[in-house]
Amino acid sequence: MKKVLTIAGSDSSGGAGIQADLKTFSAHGVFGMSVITAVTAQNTQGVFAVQDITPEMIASQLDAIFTDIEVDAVKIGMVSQIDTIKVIAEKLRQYKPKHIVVDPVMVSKSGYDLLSPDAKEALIQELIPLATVITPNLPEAEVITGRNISTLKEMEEAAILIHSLGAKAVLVKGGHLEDDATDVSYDGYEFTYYKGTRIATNNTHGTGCTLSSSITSNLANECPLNEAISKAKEYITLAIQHSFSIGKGVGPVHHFYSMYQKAGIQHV
Ligand SMILES: Nc1ncnc2c1ncn2[C@@H]1O[C@H](COP(=O)(O)OP(=O)(O)O)[C@@H](O)[C@H]1O
Ligand SMILES: Cc1ncc(COP(=O)(O)O)c(N)n1
Repeated sequence: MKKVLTIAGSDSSGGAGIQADLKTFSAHGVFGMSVITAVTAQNTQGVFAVQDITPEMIASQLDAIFTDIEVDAVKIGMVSQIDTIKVIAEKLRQYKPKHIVVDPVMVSKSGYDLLSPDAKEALIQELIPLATVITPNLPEAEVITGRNISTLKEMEEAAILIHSLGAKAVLVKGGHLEDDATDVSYDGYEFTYYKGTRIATNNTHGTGCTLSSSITSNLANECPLNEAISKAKEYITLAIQHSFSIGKGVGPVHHFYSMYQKAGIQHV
C-alpha cells in the first residue's frame, strides 16, 4: 500500500484540514499519516481559536515518520506561522519526498486567517520551490501574484507567474469564479482545463483540502500529474454533489459515496 503524509492543521468539526485529508486518503486506498501544524477550534460556522504546534514538535513528527517509513507523497495544508514554514521546508529539503502538493491555505471559508499575514512571503519563498504542484484558489492566487483574477485568461496568467516562482506545476482553482467551477493547470509547457459545472450547494467546507489530498493520493499511486488532477476533479465533484448539512453553517463534502454505493450501504 502507498504511504502518504499530510502536514496540516486539525479541524475539530472534521470537514477540512487533517480530518478531510485522512478521509480522502482512506477513500483512495492509500495509507494516511499526519503531521499536525496547528489545532483549530472550528465548526461549520467559523474558527474560534487556534493553537500553533511548536516548530520543535513539528520537526519531531517529521523525523519520526521519515526516519522509519518510506513516504510516497506529501501534501501541505495550513502552515500558520513563519517558523512553521521554515521547519517544514528544511525537513522536506532534507528528506526529499518524490511528490509534494502544496495547498497554500490562507483564509478559511468563514473568513479566519489560517496563515499569519506576515507569513505569506515565507510561504512563497520556502514552499513554492518545493512544490510538484501548488493549488491556490482565486484569492490565494491573487495574494501570491498581486493581481486581480476573475477570468480564465487571468487564471492562466496567474499560473504562469506562480510557475515562475519555482513550482513544477500550478493548478489555479475556479471554485470562487462566478459561473462554472473550472480549474486550470500549467506545467511550464501547456495549460490543461478541468471543467466543472457549479453545483448549487452551501456545503463546501474542505473542498480545497479534499482536492489536494486526492491529487496527492493519485500521485502516490503513480498517476501522471494531469491524470492525478483530472481524477481528483472527478472525486471532488462527486463529493460536493453528495455533500450534506451538519450544524448550522457550511457543511462537509461526502468522501465515501462511491465506496458506500459499491458496498450497498445506504448513504446520507
Ligand atoms: N459549488 C461548486 N461546484 C462544483 N465544484 C466546486 C464548487 N466549489 C468548489 N468547487 C471545486 O472544488 C475544488 C476546490 O476549489 P475551491 O473551492 O476554489 O478551493 P478552496 O477550498 O481552496 O477555496 C475545485 O476543483 C473547484 O472547482
Ligand atoms: C485546519 C483547516 N485547514 C484548512 C481549512 C480550509 O478549508 P476551507 O477553505 O474549506 O475553510 C480549514 N478551514 N481548516
